[in-house]
Amino acid sequence: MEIWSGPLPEPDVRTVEDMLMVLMNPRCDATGPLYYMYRDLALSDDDRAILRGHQIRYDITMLTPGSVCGEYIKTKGHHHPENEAGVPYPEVYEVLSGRGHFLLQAADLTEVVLHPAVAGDKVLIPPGFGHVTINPGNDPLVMANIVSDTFSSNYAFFEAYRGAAYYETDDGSIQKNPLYTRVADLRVLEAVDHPEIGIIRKQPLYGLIGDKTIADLMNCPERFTEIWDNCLRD
Ligand SMILES: O=P(O)(O)OC[C@H]1O[C@](O)(CO)[C@@H](O)[C@@H]1O
Repeated sequence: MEIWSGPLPEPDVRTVEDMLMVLMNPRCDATGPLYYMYRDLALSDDDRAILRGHQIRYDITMLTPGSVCGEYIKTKGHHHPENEAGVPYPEVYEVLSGRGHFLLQAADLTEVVLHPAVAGDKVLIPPGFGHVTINPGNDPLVMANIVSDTFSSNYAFFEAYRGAAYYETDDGSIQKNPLYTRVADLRVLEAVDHPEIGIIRKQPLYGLIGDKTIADLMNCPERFTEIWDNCLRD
């Protein structure tokens, strides 16, 4: 992968078959790989020690362009569990190339936000928000993320509700998921910088792996209430 000059492990691959429970059309008869997840990357042994010390992981994911049974290719979608303080772990994404639509939905469904993002943009996933990334473009979407390395993602809600509250179809329209009886309208929000915690367009996410604030943000989100209160404001 051109974007990453370090060692690359074998990716985890999600196929149409893995995604059937979260597709708009559960009887979709397409097959084949949709996206590739290169997890726990480090450019050097020193960087790996830093990542371990900070209890964070750096991943790169490549979503192929196109659609599957009428829906743009997207990630399966998941929630994160709570940390010891009882606050769900957050996450931060960066678009490395291509275009992404990051759909974030509050656990109580009172907020649903779609962040369109292009190369350099960062997207914060606040504690408790389920999230799906959609590739609405004609090119592969390559994105990176930093997240705590202390938990596994939870897919139960998205599997039970057949995906997120809204689907994006390959004519560019948004369709409400009929299994969600009460849910907020979708708000489209620009992805913005958060200079107070070092999350800015011109700073690649990888450059933050040694930053204690980012490690604290990912593992102790209870210390950053102001960030979470403000990050989804219009
Ligand atoms: O787990 P899902 O919903 O398939 O999403 C995959 C994404 O989530 C991550 O596991 C990070 O939370 C990435 O490795 C990957 O981009």
